[in-house]
Amino acid sequence: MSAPAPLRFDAAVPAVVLLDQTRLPTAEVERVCADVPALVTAIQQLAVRGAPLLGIAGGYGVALAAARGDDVPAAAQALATARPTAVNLATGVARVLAAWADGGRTAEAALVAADALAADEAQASAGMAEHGLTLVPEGARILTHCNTGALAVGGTGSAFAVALAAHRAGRLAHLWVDETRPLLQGSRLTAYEARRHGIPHSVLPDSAAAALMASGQVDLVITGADRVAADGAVANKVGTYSLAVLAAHHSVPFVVVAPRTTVDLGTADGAGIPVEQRAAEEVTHHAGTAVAPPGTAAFNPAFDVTPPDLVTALVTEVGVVRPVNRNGLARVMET
Ligand SMILES: CSC[C@@H](O)[C@@H](O)C(=O)COP(=O)(O)O
Repeated sequence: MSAPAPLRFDAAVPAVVLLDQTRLPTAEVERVCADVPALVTAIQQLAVRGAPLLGIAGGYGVALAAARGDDVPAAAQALATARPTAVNLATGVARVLAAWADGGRTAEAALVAADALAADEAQASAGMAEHGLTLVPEGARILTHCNTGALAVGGTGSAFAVALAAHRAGRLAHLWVDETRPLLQGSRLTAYEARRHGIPHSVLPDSAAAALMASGQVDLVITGADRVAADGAVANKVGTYSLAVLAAHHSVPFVVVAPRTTVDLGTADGAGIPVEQRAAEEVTHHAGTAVAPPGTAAFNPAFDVTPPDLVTALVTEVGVVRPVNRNGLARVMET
């Protein structure tokens, strides 16, 4: 059983209606965003998140502004800059804004474009699952990080879609789910999705991945991406780089799964990717309770950047890039 839809546009209100991911897994609660400021806040609080889904949310945000008769370019600007790292947010907003401008500045033109973007991401998810499955050995024990399922991507996800395809093909022995400190997208969201799909899985503290790999219980690491630079450097949820280093040390393939909408040829390399820094409270507090002395400073980047030489392969909806380098990336973007 798949999870409830992560997002829908309700034209009657009008509103973007989210499945509030901050409440999962304990409650499935809808959050109604009836204007763009409410949607921007929801994005910043991670009620809706994950690179491709942020693009879709941003696109529907533009459609919402158009339906309300708001200042659409100003709304688009607020949406595009709500979070900096996932390139899909800005490009999804830009795509729908352009369609609105070219389509006579009508609410309908914006909504049609937002629907098309959502449909394209769902189709890309199916392509990633198909191509990614070719890299999964029989009886695979897969380790993943953060959340890359329908809640983050649309369709059945990116990296998670590959694990799900492997499960459906009878090829997945076990899915290891990093809890993903500090906001626990792995244990709260990936475990929730794995459970609903009947995938055998266990959560582990991020810091246990080294011991797990050393014990020979990981055949493949697969993660998603928030932005892939032109040289193949991958920005993804913080902790991904550690996994890539560990995978190299233990000779385990490290595979990134992302749609082409996450590839940003306009960013030359990993150093050019803006990494979101988030509030210290996400680290110094847990569920509202202090877990560090008052006033303790924190280092809390939401993402890290994995250099391309640590990425065994990049799976996109049109094929697998291997080795991951500028030429391979350029080729897949021309396909
Ligand atoms: C499918 S996006 C890639 C994910 O692995 C991950 O980095 C992600 O979900 C984004 O983080 P988040 O901060 O939850 O928006």
